[in-house]
Amino acid sequence: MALLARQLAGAVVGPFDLELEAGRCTVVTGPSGVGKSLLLRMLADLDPCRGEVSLDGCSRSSMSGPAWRRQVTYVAAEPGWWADRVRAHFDDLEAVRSLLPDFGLADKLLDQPVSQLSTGERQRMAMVRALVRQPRFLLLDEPTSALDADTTLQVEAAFQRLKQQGMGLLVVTHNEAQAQRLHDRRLRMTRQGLAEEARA
Ligand SMILES: Nc1ncnc2c1ncn2[C@@H]1O[C@H](COP(=O)(O)OP(=O)(O)OP(=O)(O)O)[C@@H](O)[C@H]1O
Repeated sequence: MALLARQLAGAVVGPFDLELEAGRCTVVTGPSGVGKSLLLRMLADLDPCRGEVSLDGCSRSSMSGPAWRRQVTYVAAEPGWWADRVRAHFDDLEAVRSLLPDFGLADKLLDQPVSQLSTGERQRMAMVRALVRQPRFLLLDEPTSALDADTTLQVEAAFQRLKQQGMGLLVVTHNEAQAQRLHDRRLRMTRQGLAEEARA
């Protein structure tokens, strides 16, 4: 299973060529403002773009945006919420409860208003929200930017388990130690484009 992007370009970034594989983690680093978030958003069909994107040979243009995003899911560093209560964002509460411990989240948070969650709890709950829909590729934008060191490691362990289950991960991070821990493959984004970085 592979997610392929060819000549993917937006108004201000690209073109990028990229291939993501199932069960592997690709880490993208690069200076602030260079276009990393835009790359993830274009892959998830959230920002207008040109180029070809396909999943296992099936073109993105052959399916609806929501159908595509179910399989290729973007999680923002500062995710949006559309209801007051956490539990209103979930259909299958049993599936959610089974995921919460992996992310160090307590069941009781489901009964709280989103506004009462800490920034780090919201960040982790957004990952759970994405995972209950069982995407094939998860595009994570600075996924632990609001977390302490121990919780960061806990979340990274969850990423490793997801990989073992066959999920493909694309992680954008400014945390060099995290990039070292997580990557199977590393790419660096500059104004000139995306370039492979050798595994250290
Ligand atoms: N929808 C948009 N239309 C036009 N320009 C945009 C849009 N979204 C972001 N930009 C601009 O594109 C550039 C890249 O933004 P992006 O958020 O992808 O950077 P980034 O590499 O993720 O940065 P950071 O590491 O600071 O999060 C920025 O200059 C930003 O202002």
